[in-house]
Amino acid sequence: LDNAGKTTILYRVTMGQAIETAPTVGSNTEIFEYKNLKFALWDIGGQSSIRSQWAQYFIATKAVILVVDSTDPARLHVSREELHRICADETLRDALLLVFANKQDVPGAMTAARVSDGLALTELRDRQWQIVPCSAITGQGLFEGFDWLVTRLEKR
Ligand SMILES: Nc1nc2c(ncn2[C@@H]2O[C@H](COP(=O)(O)OP(=O)(O)OP(=O)(O)O)[C@@H](O)[C@H]2O)c(=O)[nH]1
Ligand SMILES: [Mg+2]
Repeated sequence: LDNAGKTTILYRVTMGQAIETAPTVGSNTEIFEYKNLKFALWDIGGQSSIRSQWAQYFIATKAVILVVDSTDPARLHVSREELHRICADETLRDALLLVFANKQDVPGAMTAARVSDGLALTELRDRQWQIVPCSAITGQGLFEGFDWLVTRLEKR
């Protein structure tokens, strides 16, 4: 969803620093070379009015990274609905799912277990998924998430 921290994560991993962002309308793309893999990262705006455009990006997608604002329990059910909706799309049938439970630097942020529950991740059928707590501001957890993707992608 909007305000989750996708763009902040994109530039944190590709530039190594937290930058100031504005809400994304459309997308940002960066190439990210990590552990002998070259990721083409597409960061897509999460505002409700532009969510219908997400499907344009599904073709040839190897992995979906869902970023969740762990300080926003009120909208966790919306994230769940959007996640299960995109997972039902045939184009994404073989895509890996990495969930970042972002903003862990904020006191009182939901734990990854709580986010996992709220997203009903265990209800996803035939999907390889992982959830990783992280902070785009401190950088905590981000490479752990990409490590999981690398391990899974190398097996394919
Ligand atoms: N405290 C904290 N703030 C964060 C973190 N990640 C992002 N933010 C802040 O959250 C706000 C939204 O971040 P963005 O990266 O623009 O969010 P987005 O998911 O790209 O949002 P859309 O482009 O609208 O879909 C910004 O003010 C960020 O600085 C984090 O890990 N911790
Ligand atoms: Mg953005």
